[in-house]
Amino acid sequence: MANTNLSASAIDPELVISHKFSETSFSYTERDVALYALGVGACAEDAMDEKELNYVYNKNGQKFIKVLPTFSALFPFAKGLGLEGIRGLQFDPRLLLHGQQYIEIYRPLPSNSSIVNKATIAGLHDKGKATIIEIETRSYLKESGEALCMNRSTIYLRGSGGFSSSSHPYSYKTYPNDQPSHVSIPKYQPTAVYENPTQPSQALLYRLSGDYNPLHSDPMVAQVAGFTRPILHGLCTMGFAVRAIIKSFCNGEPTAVKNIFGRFLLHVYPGETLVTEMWLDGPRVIYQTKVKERNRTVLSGYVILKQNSSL
Ligand SMILES: CCCCCCC[C@@H](O)CC(=O)SCCNC(=O)CCNC(=O)[C@H](O)C(C)(C)COP(=O)(O)OP(=O)(O)OC[C@H]1O[C@@H](n2cnc3c(N)ncnc32)[C@H](O)[C@@H]1OP(=O)(O)O
Repeated sequence: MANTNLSASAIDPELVISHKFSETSFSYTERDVALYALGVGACAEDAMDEKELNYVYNKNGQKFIKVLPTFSALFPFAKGLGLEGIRGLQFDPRLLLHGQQYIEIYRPLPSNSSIVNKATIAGLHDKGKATIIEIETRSYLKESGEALCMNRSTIYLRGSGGFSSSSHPYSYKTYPNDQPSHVSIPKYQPTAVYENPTQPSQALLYRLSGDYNPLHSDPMVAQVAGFTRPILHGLCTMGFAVRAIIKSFCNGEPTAVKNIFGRFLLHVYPGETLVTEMWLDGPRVIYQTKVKERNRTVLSGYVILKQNSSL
C-alpha cells in the first residue's frame, strides 16, 4: 500500500466510549435478499446451481427464498454506521478499513422483515498508527421483539492513533476475552477447497446492498486511500467465503450457520479469484481465503455450525 497521506485527527476516548447510538429500524424484502446473494457471487458461474438458486429465486414454487447468514452483516448499514455522529472521534473516513467481523445468529433470518437495531461501542483501542473502534449491533424482529442476530464490527482507522501513552496504550472492550480475534490455520491439508472468481464489477453490484463507501467505487478515493483502484468490500469477500462453507459442508442450507468470524488481512481487487480453504474441526469450520492471482491470504476466520446440520 502506498501514498496514505494521513491527515490530522484526534480521539477523546472517554467521550467516544460514552457515546449512545439512537435505536434505528428498517425493513427488507426478498428482493434485497436476492440482490445480496448475487452480490456475493451466488449463481455467478451457474445460473442453474441446484443449491444456490434457492438464494435468488422461489425455486420449485418455494414460498420463501433462503437467506444467506452473512446477509445479517448488512443490518448495521441500514441507517448508516453513524461513526460521524460520535463526539470525540475525529478521523479521515477515506483511510477507514474494515478489520474484523463477528456475527451471532439466534434464529433463521426471514426472507422479509422489519428490524430494530440497538448499537453500542464495544471497543476502542489505540494502536499508535491507527485507532480500532468496535461497534456491536443487536438486531431484533420488530413485531415480536425476539433477538435475531448480533454483529460486532471492528473498524481500523488508519492514521488516527497515538492518543494515549505508547507504554500503556488505551484499550477498552465490553465483551469477554474468550471470543478469539484470530485463528490458527491447521498445518495439514484442508478438508475442502472452493475456488470462485469475482467479477470486475463485483463491488459495484455489492454496494447496492447498502455499503456505499466510495472506496469501492471511486478510483480517486481509492487512490487517496493508497490503492491502485477501488477495492472489494471486506464483507463481500466474507460472503463468498461463507457461501463456500455452506456449499461444502451444509448441503447449501444457510440456517446451519450459527456464528461467523473473519479478520480482513489484505485488500481484494474486484476481478480477482478467491480460493477458500476449509478445515472441518467438530462443529467449527476454520477457513482462509486467498487471492489466487497474488497468492496472498486476504481473510481468515471460522464458522460455527449447528450440531445437527447435515454435514
Ligand atoms: C458493519 C460495519 C463495518 C465497518 C465498516 C466497513 C466499511 C467498508 O466499506 C470498508 C471495507 O470493506 S475495507 C475492505 C476490507 N478490509 C481490508 O481490505 C483491510 C485488509 N487488512 C489490511 O489491510 C491490514 O490488515 C490493516 C491495514 C488493517 C492492518 O495492517 P497494519 O497496519 O500493517 O497492522 P499491523 O501492524 O499488522 O497491526 C497493528 C495492530 O492492529 C491490529 N490489527 C491488524 N490488522 C487488524 C485487523 N484486520 N483487524 C483488527 N485488528 C488488526 C494488530 O493486531 C496490531 O495490534 P497489536 O499490536 O496490539 O497486536
